[in-house]
Amino acid sequence: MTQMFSIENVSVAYGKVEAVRNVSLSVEQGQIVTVIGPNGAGKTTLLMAAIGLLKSTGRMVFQGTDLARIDVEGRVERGLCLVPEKRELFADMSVADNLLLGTYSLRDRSTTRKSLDDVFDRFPRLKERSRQAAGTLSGGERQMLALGRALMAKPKLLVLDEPSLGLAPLIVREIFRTIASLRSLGVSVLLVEQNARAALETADFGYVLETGEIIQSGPADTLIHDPKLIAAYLGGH
Ligand SMILES: Nc1ncnc2c1ncn2[C@@H]1O[C@H](COP(=O)(O)OP(=O)(O)OP(=O)(O)O)[C@@H](O)[C@H]1O
Repeated sequence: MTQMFSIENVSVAYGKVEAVRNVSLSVEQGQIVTVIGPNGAGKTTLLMAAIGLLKSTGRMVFQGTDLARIDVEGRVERGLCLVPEKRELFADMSVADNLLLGTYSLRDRSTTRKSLDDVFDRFPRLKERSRQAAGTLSGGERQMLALGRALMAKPKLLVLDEPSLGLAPLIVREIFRTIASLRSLGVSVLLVEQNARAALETADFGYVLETGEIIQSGPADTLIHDPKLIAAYLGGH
């Protein structure tokens, strides 16, 4: 397998408080990797460091390139993209215009129309609502729009922060099915989730983060049957 992204002994501190300590993980090409853990474990902090929004120590390598001197924009240009939070969409702009904004970082926009059609094929519901203002979409539709917008930039690794947050169970399933379908595009995914069950059902590999440290890792279908994790995170059944 080809390694897409690796985090090696990464620590992140807010002042004197170390929110992430010596974390190592890796994502192979086309793989969905999840980091699960309770509130305050450091999941968001780790993602922010990965995309370059927070300073960290340790090493991060993306497709063979050391990211130490590469800022957020440089990472996006190389294909390391964060899926924006649902609330970061432009509420007054149409669905189509929000999608088109996803290509702003691309140097070559000749394929924009094709990208828009691809996203509409993947999300027929967005196509039906292409002229509708993003602010009037349901929570699930907004999450799809956020995913669609990220796909417009032709990412190689998509980073997702709690895509299930605030969504009803049926919609959560739909969002995760969509995330799973990204494998067919060859896109790798780093997914941070509190909904451990949904995340492990979708992912290939998982890491458990507690108080800033990885305490366990393994294939997702092994973790999902681990009695300790079932008791702690998987609702006991
Ligand atoms: N800007 C900040 N300044 C100081 N401490 C912070 C800051 N942001 C986060 N923290 C602390 O760092 C720790 C990790 O926070 P983080 O948001 O990464 O956790 P999380 O696992 O994403 O939690 P949640 O699932 O609740 O979002 C927490 O103790 C939090 O209070």
